[in-house]
Amino acid sequence: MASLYEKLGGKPAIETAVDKFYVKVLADDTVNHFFTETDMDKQREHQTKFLSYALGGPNQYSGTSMEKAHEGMNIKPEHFNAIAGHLNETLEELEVSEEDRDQVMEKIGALAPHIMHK
Ligand code: HEM
Repeated sequence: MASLYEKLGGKPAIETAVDKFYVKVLADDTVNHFFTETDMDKQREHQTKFLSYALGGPNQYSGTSMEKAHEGMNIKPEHFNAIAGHLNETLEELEVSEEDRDQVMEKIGALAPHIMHK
């Protein structure tokens, strides 16, 4: 079955999604402080990898690599949920169906224990 990544149009579509997601994350005081030390290029890289993961594209991560990437950040449920919410909204704006969005949220949620409280 085609991944949502392919269904949306692959890499170029992800780039459009990243533009939207990026604006939302950086405008949100709940989470933007996590990124104050991150330069713009790295930030786009994070958002691109994040979205690519969420939509089932290349760059799939193990729980262990996600634990390492978020070590020392002490990400709490409210942070995680804020990021997930921005992702859901971005996909809604791109007219991704609710059914497909639910699947994405499930996939992201499965990583939560590896990302939070590290
Ligand atoms: C399922 C959810 C998430 C995924 C798949 C994900 C993915 C990633 C990846 C792949 C990296 C490593 C980037 C690299 O070094 O190339 C990373 C780093 C990072 N993540 Fe996440 N992330 C998730 C959730 C979050 C959340 C909820 C936050 C904060 C609210 C967050 C903040 C960060 C920050 C600040 C970095 C380091 C960026 C830097 O300074 O280089 N991530 N994430």
